[in-house]
Order: sequence, then structure tokens, then C-alpha cells
Amino acid sequence: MSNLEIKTLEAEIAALERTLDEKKFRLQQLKSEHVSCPYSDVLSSEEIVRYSRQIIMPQICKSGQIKLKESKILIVGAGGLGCPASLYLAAAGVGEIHIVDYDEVELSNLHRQILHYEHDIGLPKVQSASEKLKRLNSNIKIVPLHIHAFSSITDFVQKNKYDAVLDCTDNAPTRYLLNDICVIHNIPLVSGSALQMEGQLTVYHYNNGPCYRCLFPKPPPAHTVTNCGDGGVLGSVCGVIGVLQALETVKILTQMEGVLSGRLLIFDGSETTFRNVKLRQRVTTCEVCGDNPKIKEPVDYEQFCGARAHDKVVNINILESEENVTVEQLRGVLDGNNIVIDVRSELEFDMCRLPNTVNLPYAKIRDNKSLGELEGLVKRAREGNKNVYLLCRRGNDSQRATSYLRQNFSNTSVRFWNVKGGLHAYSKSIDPTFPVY
Ligand SMILES: Nc1ncnc2c1ncn2[C@@H]1O[C@H](COP(=O)(O)OP(=O)(O)OP(=O)(O)O)[C@@H](O)[C@H]1O
Ligand SMILES: [Zn+2]
Repeated sequence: MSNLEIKTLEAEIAALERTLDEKKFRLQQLKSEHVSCPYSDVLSSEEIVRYSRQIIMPQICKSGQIKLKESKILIVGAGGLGCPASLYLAAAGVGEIHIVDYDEVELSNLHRQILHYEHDIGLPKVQSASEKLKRLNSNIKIVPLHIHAFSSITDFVQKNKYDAVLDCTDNAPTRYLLNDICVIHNIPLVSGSALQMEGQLTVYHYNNGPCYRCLFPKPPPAHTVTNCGDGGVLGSVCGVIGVLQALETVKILTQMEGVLSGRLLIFDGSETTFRNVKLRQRVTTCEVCGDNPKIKEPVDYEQFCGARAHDKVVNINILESEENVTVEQLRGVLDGNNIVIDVRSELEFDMCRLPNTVNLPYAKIRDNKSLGELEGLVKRAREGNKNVYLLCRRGNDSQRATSYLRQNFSNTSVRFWNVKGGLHAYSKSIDPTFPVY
């Protein structure tokens, strides 16, 4: 059986499974519709049984369950945080959940984005997420919005009057955008973040507490912001924070005490500790939530932050075309007779590498911490009449490294070449079994 046949069959089965799921969901919906409970109002018999374990809690009781049922929330980001958060909120019976994400499911998402399964790869994350949530709870309404929050989020917030918004994204421009929209429309914002072994959580603009701008009137310098794609993250750390976002949201929707406003919770997964840090109060001069706000409608957040509102890497182009070689040319020089420097981090190099390559991370080269090693390699190249090739994940850092070498070793006969497109291009054009991550 050919690869193509396998892929076609897998796609057909996935499509059939989806149709079946939709039909089951519709059936369940029809069955539960209008089955009002003669023994209770507003909640159906099915709902009473389903939520009984939380309804019998004094903190929730029937009135809290009804509040959840009548709530409408917006979750932005169906990734590491949005998946666990939405699972618990759907399970708890939040009546209407709108989920925004522009992205599609990738293999490297599955270790933490627990609503997405193998057969969802390539599908919009919101589609994959809403299918699972509907299967979990057919009583509630899930609205998937496969859009970038910047395109039409203001319209959605204006139209829908959400009771809470969850920021489950991973970039500064979106954080400011959601903050400003929530303040302008007076909606609490449940904000989470996770990186490596650490996570953070707080609720902005709640009960006269501070907003994101009160704490961070100026965005962080773009180069200091690390995302999961670069720094990595443990799936269960996202789970901890996402589930806590769900908890805070339930508390807000049911008007419980103790919402995490004016406080920041810091979770350290390496020590398994939680710390509560008191945050500053609402700033009366804050540009958006202050007493005389300047910002009354969304601004240009990408310009404000000097960063893009997504984590898709933008390819740079700082070299002349004759300073590049293609991955096809690279294949011909991987025989050990040339010097190929892989400038990814040591951890990435350890994870997977091409044969006969050496590792010198660009971060060290940039900070002049590899001069000795570079001098040694350049000497070896000169004496052996070899070229030096620079390689990285996508071809950006290798361009920077090539340019550094050309400047710092300008008086040598050795030629420095950048491998265009890096290991991603190698995997695409030469050997698809090389892992693209
Ligand atoms: N402005 C935005 N509009 C819509 N979705 C957004 C926006 N900004 C971020 N997101 C989404 O938020 C989610 C953040 O989750 P997370 O960081 O776990 O995933 P990721 O971007 O897939 O990570 P990776 O870096 O591994 O590719 C992503 O699915 C991303 O598409
Ligand atoms: Zn503020």
C-alpha cells in the first residue's frame, strides 16, 4: 500500500468520524431539547444529574449552575492554555463558549494542546477543539472562530457582551489588544502564561483591580520575549495554568469571592510551589482604565509592541544572494570533508542533527563567546582548503552568523556560506524524515 493510499484512507476515516460525531451530537441535542424537568425550573433533569456534584456544593448550588448556563465567554487561543481551560469550562456547563484561534494543529502541539489528536493535524485548532468540546457537553453552545483576533475581535466583543474573556495566547500585542478591549467593554480578563517549568496567572480589570496596562504601561523589548517555540514548555505546566484560568472564570461567572484580582500567582513546576505576589492598585492615570482614559478604542498593537501578533517566524534576508547555498548543495558537502557549523542551541543540536556537522550556538557567536572555537575552525578550513557552511533551523540565525563571520574573518581566504532555509528546507527538499519542529 502506498503512502498516498494510507494518507487518503486516514483522511477519509477522519472525515467519516467527524460526520458520525456531528450526527451523534445532533441526536443528543434533539433528545435533550425541551426535556424540561418537572421537578426543577431552568435546568433539565439531564443537567441536574450531570452537574449534581457541583450543584450540591454551597459555593455553586442551583443558582450558580444557572448563572454558568446563562453565561457567555470568549477564549482567545486554543493552544496549551486554551485547551485545558475550555475543557473544564465546557464540562462545568458554561452556556456559550466562543473560541478564537487563527492557527492549525501541528504535530508539535500535541504534547500539551490536549483537545487536539493525531488525526486533527492540519485542521483549524478551533474546529478540532469545538468538536471535542461538543462531544463532552452537547447542552452548551460552542462557537469556533477561525480568525486572527486582530481582524474582527472588536466586533465580536461588541455584539456578544461576554461575561469574561480568557487570554490564552502567547504574544504581547494580543495581550494589550485583549486588555484594552476588555477595559473598554468592561469585561474581566483572565490572563495566563506558561513557559518551560513556570506559569503565571491573574485576573485583570475586575472589581476595580488593575489592568494589564496599569502594570505594564510600556511593552517589553521584543527581543526579551521568549515563546514556547523557542524556550519550550512542559505540557502539564500549561495544564496547571489553563485549569486555574477555568477556576477563576467559574468564580467570576458565579460571583464567588476570592477572585485572583490585584494578585499574581506564580507557579514553579520545578519546585512545585505557588507564590502570590500582590500587584499595584489600579493606576488612576492608566491610559485605558484610568480616570481620564486616552485609549477609547483599539490601537495598532503590533506597532506599539514592535512585535508581530503571532509566533510564525518571519524570514529575514540580510545576505546577498551569492552568499547563500541551497540545501541541495549542502547535501553534497556533508561528507566530512567540509566544515558545517550548526548554530542552533546545544539542546536542539542534541535533539537532532545532520551528520558531520559541528555545533556553535549563534547566541554565543553573537556575544563573542565563541571566538576561540571559530578561529580554530577557520584555521582548519584554511589549511585544508575547505569552505565553512552555516546552518540553523529555518535559515535566520545562520544568516546572522554568516554575516558575523564575514565581518570578523574578512582577511581570510576561507569562504563562508549560509544554508538557505536551514533544516526546514532540508527536510522539505532532501529528506522528509529529518524532524521539522
Ligand atoms: N492574535 C491572535 N488571534 C488568534 N489566535 C491567537 C492570537 N495570538 C495567539 N493565538 C493563538 O494562541 C495559541 C497560543 O498557544 P500556544 O502558545 O500553546 O501554541 P502555539 O502558538 O501553537 O505554540 P508553538 O510555539 O509551539 O507553535 C496558539 O494556538 C495561537 O494560534
Ligand atoms: Zn489600567
